[in-house]
Amino acid sequence: MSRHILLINGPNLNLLGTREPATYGSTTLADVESAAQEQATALSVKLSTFQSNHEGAIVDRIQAARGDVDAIIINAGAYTHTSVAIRDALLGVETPFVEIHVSNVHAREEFRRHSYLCDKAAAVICGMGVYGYTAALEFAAKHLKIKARL
Ligand SMILES: O=C(O)[C@]1(O)C=C(c2cccc(Sc3ccccc3)c2)[C@@H](O)[C@H](O)C1
Repeated sequence: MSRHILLINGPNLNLLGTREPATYGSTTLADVESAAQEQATALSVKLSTFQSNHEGAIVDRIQAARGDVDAIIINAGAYTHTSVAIRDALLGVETPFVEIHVSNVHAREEFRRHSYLCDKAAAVICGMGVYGYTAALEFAAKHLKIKARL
């Protein structure tokens, strides 16, 4: 059964790699997505990618994934800590998801330690830098129990 995985990146991650390398590294989002596509090919999965700075656009993309993707990998950025709407959208599409953060959010400001997503995530990855995307894709492709699509 071929698998389709959606990688979503949220606000400011389009600027990844351009500033604060000590926190977020120097790899750009384009590099992350390119490496993920190569990894997806090796894993024989289809990978779709999406990035937006807008909460509603992220909600729309999640809703569009219903019945189309087998798993979602999401770095919601700052919306992790604020967005009930993104939480509700993820619950609504009934698709397993992996929450990923480049930085170790638990070693940063208090407000970054709360996630509206983590208790419903199949897995949470943080602090691994951009390798977290690699780990998330491997997990989603190989280890995540995915419902058979009718
Ligand atoms: O660590 C992450 O991946 C995280 O999701 C990403 C975040 C984030 C915040 C601001 C900018 C960026 S990406 C970036 C980094 C440096 C310069 C410009 C953009 C990510 C935070 O909002 C989150 O708390 C944590």
